Parts: sequence; structure tokens; C-alpha cells
Amino acid sequence: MNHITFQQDRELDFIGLGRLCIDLNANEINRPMEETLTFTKYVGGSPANITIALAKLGARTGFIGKVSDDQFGRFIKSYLHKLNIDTRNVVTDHTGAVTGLAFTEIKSPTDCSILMYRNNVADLKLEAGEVQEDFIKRAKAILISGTALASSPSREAVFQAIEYARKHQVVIIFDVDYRRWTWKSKEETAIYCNLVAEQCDVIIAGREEFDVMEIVTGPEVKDDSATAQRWFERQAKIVVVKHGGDGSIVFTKDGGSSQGGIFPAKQVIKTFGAGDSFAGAFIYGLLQGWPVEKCQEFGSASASIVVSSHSCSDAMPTVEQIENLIREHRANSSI
Ligand SMILES: Nc1ncnc2c1ncn2[C@@H]1O[C@H](COP(=O)(O)OP(=O)(O)OP(=O)(O)O)[C@@H](O)[C@H]1O
Ligand SMILES: O=C(O)C[C@@H](O)[C@H](O)C(=O)CO
Repeated sequence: MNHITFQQDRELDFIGLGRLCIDLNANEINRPMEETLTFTKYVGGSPANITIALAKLGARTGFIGKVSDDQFGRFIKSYLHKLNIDTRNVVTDHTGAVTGLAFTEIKSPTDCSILMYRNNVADLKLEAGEVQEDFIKRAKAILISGTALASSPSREAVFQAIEYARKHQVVIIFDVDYRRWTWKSKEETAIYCNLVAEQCDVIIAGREEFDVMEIVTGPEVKDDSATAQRWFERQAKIVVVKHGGDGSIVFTKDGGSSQGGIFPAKQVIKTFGAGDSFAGAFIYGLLQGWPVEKCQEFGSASASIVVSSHSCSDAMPTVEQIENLIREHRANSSI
């Protein structure tokens, strides 16, 4: 029991909506970008990573997005096919738009940054008329990635998807996924993210992301419990506040909360991807009907595996890998 009721008669467990991009992760780690010579190419984009995480955990998944009509777009689509992610609503752009690129700099395990190339990107060209109602109604849950709200027409496509999801009782999950360089101002981010969050059943964001959303609404004092309460007065049943290496707090509408720590990784390679793997495994737990504490533990263990790996998407773990890590951790803690 976790406060979320999914419609059981659905062909798909989960649909991700938003960007499908390319990550180019530096091979020479512990070096600044200026000195980096080679990169490895992976499918990337936060909602893509989350959907891939769920697919690797065995969920039946699909995606709504737009890719470029070139080698990168085709690479992304074929990667999704291989994981059995339904791409019937992944549209190909025909206006010459490109795939967003994220070059990652891994200066040290704790000093990582991302250089994003996002001019004229295909993902933000998804149009409301391209979102298929018939696809959304086949799913138990849909994830909206906040970056898809950064400009039109993708912004309107998100609102269209939300309309269809609500009409067909599809659980709506919002990952704020704030990438400041995609937006004109923090106020613009706050206005659109708040408009979406008030229609969502589950909200997942870092403390700093909630701070951005609270620029236009307050309160002045940043408090996780007060933040969650504000969304429980709208549609939300679960609010997750992420705190990086300090773990996370999950709040539930009935007044419950669960403070979760992390699974310290044996070797942290980079920290990005933690949020996506946490979200994927957390949502998987919700779909299984697990209590939120178990979903949170599963998410943290999944994040630990991804921060120990070079990639985000490719490194998303299986159920067995996560269970093994949790078992190992428990065995070590009881020594
Ligand atoms: N260094 C770490 N080692 C182990 N687990 C971690 C680490 N950093 C984060 N996590 C786990 O991942 C969860 C989400 O991390 P975080 O709050 O950094 O998300 P995020 O900011 O969305 O991440 P991202 O860098 O992917 O955007 C945390 O609650 C924690 O469980
Ligand atoms: O979200 C992106 O566009 C880039 C991701 O794929 C990247 O690897 C990351 O930042 C994960 O948090």
C-alpha cells in the first residue's frame, strides 16, 4: 500500500515524456573538459534514463517524444526498441532540428558538470497534436519531465498529455528536472512547473528545485514538510524531496514521512544519473504496490549502482542487482 492506485487493466506500466538525447561521457575521468580527448556515446536525457531504468527492471514501458531525422535520432530509437520500449509515439522531426548533446565532465567523483548543447533541439519541437490520446490511455502512469516545459511547442504538448492522462485515470508523476540553461528565468520555470505540479499525483524534485518553484509562491523559509503540504492541498499523494548524498525524504498525504539515507558506493565515478536511477527504481516500487519506505530504499540502491558506473542509461540496474546490493549492505551492517 503506497497511496497510489494504478488502473490495472493497462497494457503499459509506464510512459516517459520529454527529451531523448545523447550523453557523451568523458573517458578520461578526473580531468577537466579542456583536457578531455575522448567520449563514449550513450542514450541520455533524464526522462529517457528513467524510462530505460524501468524497462531494465522489467516494467512494460513506452515513450512520447521527438527525435532528429539523422544518425543520432535513429540510434536513440533503435536503443529503445532493443529494450522493448514502445516508440509508437516517438515522432521524427522533419524541420532540421538536432539531437540535444550532454558532454559530461568528470573532474572528480564529487565535482562533475554537464555541458549541454541544446540549440534547435528536436525534443522541444514536440507538438500538442502529436501526443496520442490512444497511447496514453493504455498506461498506468506517465512521467512528465520539467524540461519539456521550457519552451513551445513542447510546453503545450505537456499540457495536452496531462489532459489525456487525467481523462483516462493515468497516474501523473512529475520530475521537475530543472536545467537552468534551458529556461529564460527562474520565474518562468517556477510558473510553468507549478502549473504542472498542481495536477500531479507524485512529485519528485531536489530541494534546490523546490526552491526555484517557490520563488513565485513562497514560503520564504525553506522547509521540506511545508513544501510537501502545499502540494497535498492540490492533487499530490506523494512528494519526494531529494538531498543528493544526504539521501531523500518521502512525504505521503496521510501525514507520513520517511527519511532515507544512501547506499555508500565502493567507488563513486560521477554523481549525475543518481536522480534518474533513483526515480526509475522508486516508481518501479510504486507500481509493485510496495510501501514508500521500500520504494525509497530500492531507489537509493539503484542510484548507488549508477554513480559507481560510467554511464547513466546503460548502467541502469536489474532487480537482481539492486536486491543483491541491499542484501550485501544489510549483511555488512549486521557484522
Ligand atoms: N554519492 C552518492 N552515493 C550514493 N547514492 C547517492 C549519491 N548521490 C545521490 N545518491 C542517491 O540518489 C538520490 C538522488 O540523488 P540527487 O539528490 O543527487 O538527485 P539529482 O540531483 O536529481 O541527481 P542528478 O545529479 O542525477 O541530477 C539520493 O537521494 C540518494 O539516494
Ligand atoms: O538529462 C540529460 O539531458 C542528461 C542526462 O542524460 C545526464 O546524464 C544527466 O544529467 C543525468 O542526471
